[in-house]
Amino acid sequence: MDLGGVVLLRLGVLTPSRAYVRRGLSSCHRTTGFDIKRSVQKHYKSWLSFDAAMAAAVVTSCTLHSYATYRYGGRDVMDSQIPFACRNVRSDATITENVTQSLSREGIVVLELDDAVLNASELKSARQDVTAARHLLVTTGNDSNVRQDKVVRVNSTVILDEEKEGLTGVGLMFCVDLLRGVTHSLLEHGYIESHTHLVPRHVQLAEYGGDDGEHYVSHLDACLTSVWEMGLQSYMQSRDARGRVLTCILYLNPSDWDVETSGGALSYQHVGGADADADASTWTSISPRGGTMVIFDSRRIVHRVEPCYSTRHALTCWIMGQVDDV
Ligand SMILES: O=C(O)CCC(=O)C(=O)O
Ligand SMILES: [Fe+2]
Repeated sequence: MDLGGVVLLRLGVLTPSRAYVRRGLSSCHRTTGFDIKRSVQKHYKSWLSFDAAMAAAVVTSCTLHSYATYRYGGRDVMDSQIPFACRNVRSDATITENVTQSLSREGIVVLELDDAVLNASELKSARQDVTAARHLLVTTGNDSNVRQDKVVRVNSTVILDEEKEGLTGVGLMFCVDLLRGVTHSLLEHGYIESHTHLVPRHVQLAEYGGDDGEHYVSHLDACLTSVWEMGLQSYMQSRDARGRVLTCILYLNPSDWDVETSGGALSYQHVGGADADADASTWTSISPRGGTMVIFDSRRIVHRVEPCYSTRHALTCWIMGQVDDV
């Protein structure tokens, strides 16, 4: 729910005014997809009056929102699931104990062609779906000097873009489910770098056009800056990024992607490493070949997308969770 929605709901409780409550509830529905009023009325219709249902809805939504903001800092939490609910056979087959240990030790792990994350026909089918979904891609709200990709949020049944909706194909759905299953597989093998995880229903499909050296400058996926340093407005805007603990990327490019000619490598180093201007040798590069999966600690791995000279597609799932700071 956006800040305006929370304020309206809270004003509604205090006044109480049906207009405030209605606007707050519809804002909540728009931003989280959760229709509180409808679900309260549906379940308690027989004995609750409209006002009582409204009051219950307001209290529930304020509590959920405050909890989500406090606990995970993000809107995505309202539309998430526990890892167990997202378990996936292919994730379980590819995320082994060794993979989990490498991730814990290095903060990043790469699964390539030999690890059989996707076979050739699965990659082909996902790529066809990506082509069909390209008209839904939109530029992000970020500064265009920072990143030049276009994105759309997809889940395993629909592609969402504020205005337009369309069905995804089975190829893309398979990849979404695979990415969403990773957390459960890691936990099964004892991953403990973070805990109390939640898996968003939506993952991001991103396209770097490849015409003009499109890239993404070096950054951390988790936002670790305090409200005092960044100001209230930026803090609220960064809420999705504040709860991130793991980044899981699946590349949907041709399996013979060549970084020499197409660029587009994912380069990374650990937090505290040399900065972006330093010698390139302090950065490690990963080729975004189709079927390659990269999992990394969103709070520890600084990364960037090198300029792209061919169209480049990546599907990314950000897992939310808690970290015990020492
Ligand atoms: O596509 C990639 O390799 C990484 C993209 C990225 O860093 C991001 O979207 O945050
Ligand atoms: Fe990133």
